[in-house]
Amino acid sequence: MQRCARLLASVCRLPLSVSGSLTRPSIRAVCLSTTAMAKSKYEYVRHFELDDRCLPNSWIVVRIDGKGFHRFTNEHSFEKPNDAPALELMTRAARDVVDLFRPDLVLAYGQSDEYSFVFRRQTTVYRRRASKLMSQVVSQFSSSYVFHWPSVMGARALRQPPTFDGRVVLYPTDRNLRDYLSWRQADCHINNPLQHGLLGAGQPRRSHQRSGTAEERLRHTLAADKNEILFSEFGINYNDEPALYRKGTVIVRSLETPGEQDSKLSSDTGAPDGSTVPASEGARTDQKPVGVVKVLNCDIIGDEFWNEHSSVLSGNNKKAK
Ligand SMILES: Nc1nc2c(ncn2[C@@H]2O[C@H](COP(=O)(O)OP(=O)(O)OP(=O)(O)O)[C@@H](O)[C@H]2O)c(=O)[nH]1
Ligand SMILES: [Mg+2]
Ligand SMILES: [Mg+2]
Repeated sequence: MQRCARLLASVCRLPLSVSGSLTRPSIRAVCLSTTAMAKSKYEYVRHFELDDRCLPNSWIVVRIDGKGFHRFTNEHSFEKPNDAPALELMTRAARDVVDLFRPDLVLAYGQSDEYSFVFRRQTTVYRRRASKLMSQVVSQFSSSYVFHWPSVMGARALRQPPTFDGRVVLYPTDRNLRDYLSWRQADCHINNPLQHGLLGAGQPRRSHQRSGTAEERLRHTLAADKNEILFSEFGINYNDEPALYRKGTVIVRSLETPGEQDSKLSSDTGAPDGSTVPASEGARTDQKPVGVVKVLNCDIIGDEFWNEHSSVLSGNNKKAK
């Protein structure tokens, strides 16, 4: 009997009493695991669930993008090329996502029908499981987009359910993360003049230049040249456009105390609100460090933003590595 107890104890890694018999808690543990085994005929299928945890010590970015928004925006008569309330609606939905994941979600950047959400490098939320993170972000964003629609879009009725796709991308260094965000902001900067040109939003200086020729040229030129063509041929001074359209929207959770620089950045908003709002305002009531959530329409390609919000990057470092 004792030999049997010793064997069981060694297989199940359970402690034995001084006399060499199984202790009461050990017996309970054996009983429980036997019961579990008895009902686990089908449990092997759990092993089909693959581990999709994101690599440790890397930035996790979840990007969502509207599905078929070219059609969706037409069907809902969005103003072209930029619809201010619609952009505000995107940001309202993004704010809910940022709030849901506080304090792990440190920054979000959005333009057009997309938003990128940056989780802090060391986050352990959902044990870093990519599918959990992505599905929760997409789900919260989509339902918030619909939830806030009536209050932001006014009389415009929502005629079909909007959907968003999502992807998870990991960036190993601060420099990679900054380059990713620069890429998205450059995309905003490049697409806007193009949209203006394609739509003929301005009045052409000479009628024949409204033809496809200028549009075709815009398609194949760099941002600076696009601006020149827009100005000389369409009469649009791109720099007069609101920062919201030129820069997109940054939502940043900042631990820095608001100072002179913050108001300087905030003033470059032209934003739906250009606001500085306590993060604790949202639906969640749990006690986590709040910081301050700021909504800005500023440049995130240069160093100024990153110097002013140095707590966003790992180790409070000022320079991206
Ligand atoms: N009129 C208008 N259209 C917008 C606005 N923001 C985004 N869009 C539209 O949304 C589209 C977004 O581009 P994509 O995401 O590449 O295209 P998509 O049609 O959503 O297609 P998939 O993302 O591949 O499903 C733009 O081409 C515009 O047509 C806006 O403020 N006003
Ligand atoms: Mg899209
Ligand atoms: Mg898009």
